[in-house]
Amino acid sequence: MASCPPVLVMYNPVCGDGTAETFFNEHVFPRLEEAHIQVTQKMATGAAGHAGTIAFDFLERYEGNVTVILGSGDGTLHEIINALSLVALKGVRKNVVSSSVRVVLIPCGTANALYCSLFKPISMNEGPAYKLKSLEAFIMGSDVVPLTLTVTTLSAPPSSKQSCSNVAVSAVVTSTALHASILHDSESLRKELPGIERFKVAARNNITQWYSSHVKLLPTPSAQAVEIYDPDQKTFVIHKDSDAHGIVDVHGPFAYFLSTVNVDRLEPAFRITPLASDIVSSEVSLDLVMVRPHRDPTFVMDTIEARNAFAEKSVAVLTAAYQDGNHINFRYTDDGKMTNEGTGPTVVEYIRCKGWEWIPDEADERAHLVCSDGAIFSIVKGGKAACSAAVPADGAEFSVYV
Ligand SMILES: Nc1ncnc2c1ncn2[C@@H]1O[C@H](COP(=O)(O)OP(=O)(O)OP(=O)(O)O)[C@@H](O)[C@H]1O
Repeated sequence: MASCPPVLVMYNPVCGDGTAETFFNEHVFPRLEEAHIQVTQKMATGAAGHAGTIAFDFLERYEGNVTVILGSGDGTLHEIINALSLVALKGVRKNVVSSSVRVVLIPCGTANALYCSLFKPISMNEGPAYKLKSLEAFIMGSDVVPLTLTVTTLSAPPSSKQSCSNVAVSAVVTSTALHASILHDSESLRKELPGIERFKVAARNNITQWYSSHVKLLPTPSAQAVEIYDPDQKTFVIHKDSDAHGIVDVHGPFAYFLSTVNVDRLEPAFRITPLASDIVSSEVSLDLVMVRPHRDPTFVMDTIEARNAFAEKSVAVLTAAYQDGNHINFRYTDDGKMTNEGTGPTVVEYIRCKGWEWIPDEADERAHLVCSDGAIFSIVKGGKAACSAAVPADGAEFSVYV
């Protein structure tokens, strides 16, 4: 008789509003028992970073495709993916090139971006059945969807003595500018505001900030192009500033700079990259949303007044993202107002490409922050961050039951 594939159950007891354990005891374990699913190991994470160690140890002990039933938000999944992607496994997997990890997601975190994108919520107050959709898919033997990952390398300047670079793998979001600042600041608000409200408070505190950087957008291999969304044609077109290699140079300052893979939203209703699900990409790519205040026809000079005035436009962009992703249709009128009509410059530049390089201005400290699925990194002075979308060719492969 064939042995059962290994199943690891893991939940983060402190994620979201801290109810993962209760949810597992009341809903997940009873359902697994009812379905006669044998659990190989169950663990609660004990600290930040523990999820990666648990998954790593489990893979080194059990052969074959592994299923991880994970009760968490996006951050804990990020830890697992990073722990398995960036280190060579030993034990039973010593000479194994590729290990497949199939994840059953139980959304217990604050934002649950990946889950909400895979299982679109109908109302804001979905009941327990909504949270059990991936588990039901696993029990029914449904399909899995492979995850596209982005690999971001944070490197020091070539002249630096620091030779080692930092690498972060993201399954949801890689960002700089306002979003990275929000995630950086919101962590300290977690105790006080356990829900998504803390992101809004952190957003208000950072909304007037601009970020100085030079960006290179990198073309997808098959189209050999960086694409930009054209709201007139309602499709992606080749970026007009592409050079002979398909690379596009973009200069700041930036108010917003955020890329996603696998998701069209970062919270149940915050559809920041709506085209990820409306116009599905046929190749490995990421969706990138940028807001550059200089595109505003009324922009004259970078002053405190100009930044305060532009903050209202940034708020309008973020608010429209909550209105089914309508921010991507905004254009400027000649007098700098925002409208859904006309032929003025788009407020948001919505890009589809293979990756990007972010080279922050040395003098702009906040422009050095990078967010990878909620984890915050800092680029060293004179360095840069290079982010590229990939489906892992070797090493771990991740997929989710849907
Ligand atoms: N026992 C623990 N004690 C303290 N921190 C923990 C523990 N277990 C995991 N963590 C940390 O909790 C953090 C938050 O988890 P996670 O990101 O999954 O939830 P969230 O932030 O509430 O949701 P989301 O990422 O969807 O917004 C993770 O970064 C992880 O390092």
